[in-house]
Amino acid sequence: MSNENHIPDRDEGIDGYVKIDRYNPDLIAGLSGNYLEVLKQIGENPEREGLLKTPERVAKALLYLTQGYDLDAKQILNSAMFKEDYSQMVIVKDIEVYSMCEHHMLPFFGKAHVAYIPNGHVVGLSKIPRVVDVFARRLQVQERLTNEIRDCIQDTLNPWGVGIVIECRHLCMSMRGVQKQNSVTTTSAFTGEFLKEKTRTEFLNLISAKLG
Ligand SMILES: Nc1nc2c(ncn2[C@@H]2O[C@H](COP(=O)(O)OP(=O)(O)OP(=O)(O)O)[C@@H](O)[C@H]2O)c(=O)[nH]1
Ligand SMILES: [Zn+2]
Repeated sequence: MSNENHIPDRDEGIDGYVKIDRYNPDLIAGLSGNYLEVLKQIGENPEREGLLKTPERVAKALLYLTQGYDLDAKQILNSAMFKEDYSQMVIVKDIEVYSMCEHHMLPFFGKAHVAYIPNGHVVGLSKIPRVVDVFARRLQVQERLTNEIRDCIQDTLNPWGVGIVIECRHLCMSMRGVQKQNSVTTTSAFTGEFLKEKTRTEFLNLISAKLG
């Protein structure tokens, strides 16, 4: 297949889960046409060599970055839930987050820390970062992203509680606008046992601890 006509296949998305329809040629052609106009309107010459394929590249990139709309986070969790008699806190920390703010469509990125206390079932560990990606790969605000991850895990796994902390830098606050280069936004969301100070403190201590 020539590179020019290459349409990303499912393995180029959140691996194994992206519906191929997201990259259908009509959609890519429509978006590319719009980006061609954008190039003209910002004062560029879309015919110069370096920009010839840019509208299509941007179209594919945007579809990639918003692939979460096509994915079902609850289905992902349900696909790997196992009965297990373990009722201590499970934490997956330092999960990379890449999302886009819904106000400026500029990236915000950082880390998510996700914990739950199992109530008869555990979930395959990899499914937790996948759930983070499903909600991050959409236009978002950090607060809603945090709550959506919490609610999905609580509703699907029915654990004794869920704790989420997300720390991100927003490019709309650094490369434009208020232009603050070092500010980091922290959001959190809790259910059940994590609403109790003792559990929440244990979680916060464990995510601040360094390995080794
Ligand atoms: N609460 C919240 N606000 C966000 C997030 N991402 C971006 N924003 C803010 O959304 C707000 C939009 O404000 P507006 O005044 O409508 O937009 P603006 O004129 O571009 O604002 P400035 O960024 O201050 O220049 C800004 O304050 C952004 O910092 C987010 O994840 N959560
Ligand atoms: Zn923004």
